[in-house]
Amino acid sequence: MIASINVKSEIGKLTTVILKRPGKEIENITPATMPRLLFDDIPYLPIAQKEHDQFAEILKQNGTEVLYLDDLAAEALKDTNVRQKFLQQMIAESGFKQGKTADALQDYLSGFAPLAMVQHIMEGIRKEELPLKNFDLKNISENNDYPFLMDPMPNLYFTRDPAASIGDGLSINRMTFTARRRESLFMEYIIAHHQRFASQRVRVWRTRNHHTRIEGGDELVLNDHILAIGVSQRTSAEAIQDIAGSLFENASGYDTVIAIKIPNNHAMMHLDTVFTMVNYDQFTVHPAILTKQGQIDSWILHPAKDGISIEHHRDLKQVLKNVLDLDDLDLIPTGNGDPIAAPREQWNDGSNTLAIAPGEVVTYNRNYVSNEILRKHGLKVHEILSSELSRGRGGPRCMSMPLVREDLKK
Ligand SMILES: NC(=O)NCCC[C@H](N)C(=O)O
Repeated sequence: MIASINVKSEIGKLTTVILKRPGKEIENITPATMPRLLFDDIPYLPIAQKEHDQFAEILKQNGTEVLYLDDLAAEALKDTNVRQKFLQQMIAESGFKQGKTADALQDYLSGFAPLAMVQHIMEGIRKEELPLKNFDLKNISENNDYPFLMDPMPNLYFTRDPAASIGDGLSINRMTFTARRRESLFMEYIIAHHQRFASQRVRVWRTRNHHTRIEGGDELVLNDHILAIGVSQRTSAEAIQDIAGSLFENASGYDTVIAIKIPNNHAMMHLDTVFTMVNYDQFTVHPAILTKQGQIDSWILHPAKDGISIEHHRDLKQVLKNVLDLDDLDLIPTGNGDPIAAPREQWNDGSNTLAIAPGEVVTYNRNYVSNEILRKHGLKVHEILSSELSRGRGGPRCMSMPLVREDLKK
């Protein structure tokens, strides 16, 4: 039987991936809601879709099976009882645990076929859609002018973040900001109820039912026993220690977690916005995260007799060489390290490459300085169009959730 999840590296040939084509949810962003919904601008949907279709096409041409999040969710929710339970939870997490509005939303959404229901929830539900005129006092008193009862989820096209495949299991993430927290509910239902996964009882290393936060953009699978996880705006040290404990205790094959502390800001929200693995011994790195001496705080976690051992390090190159058992390592600077090109291209995800095979990556075409330097370092680079997709502050790695990669030859 082919494993439904098998990700033992960042670079093994990409076999199966989950994407989400940007939909109407993008059109439901306004200048007033942009900051809260974690966008810096409003992408023009037809062009964003065209760019995204080109991304999917490049993956398919290179032998990757592309699955779409909304299709998977709809297939997982075929059973009426499962669908009702999902709706109840989604509506509760949207702010309506019980009461007239919760009931009206449940009735309204139950009337759609599964795919239309899923897509409609993703797009957001406006007040005017429900026949109900007397909403609960809570809604009337709180924000009467706001048109949405259930907010749109425009960040869904960044499928990387709500869940992350690690080995033959995954973490389903408790996300940091309210704007994204409901997103991982789709993956919870897909893993539990979609035939492709449910029949294999996929292991969940950490569920979304936690208070400490973690997002997939911070979770990098360096090989079949080592992870790097960013301590970042989106992932807390507590969550890293927690998932490390679970991986160490549950025969996951993982015995090393490198926690890397990156700056806490919107441009560098996840580790993969400043650091990605592109080959056995090559990484992209945004120079601004390192001191002039190449230093950054990192901690190596290993299983120990009394729990977990933690060692502090500062030299990133040395740490990676040691754990990966390499004589040398090529850290490729975003924007070729230029003081203007590097921050400009990092802002548009110049460090955020998606490896589709060792030494072969997908990147945004607008980051031409970074793309050229990647080629000079011997990488094969597939460029995708990026004028609209990049406005959501995520690149090709953020827009993809690998489910299966070929194992690397030892
Ligand atoms: N892994 C990533 O860096 N994902 C990009 C997420 C962008 C999205 N607008 C967010 O702020 O969460």
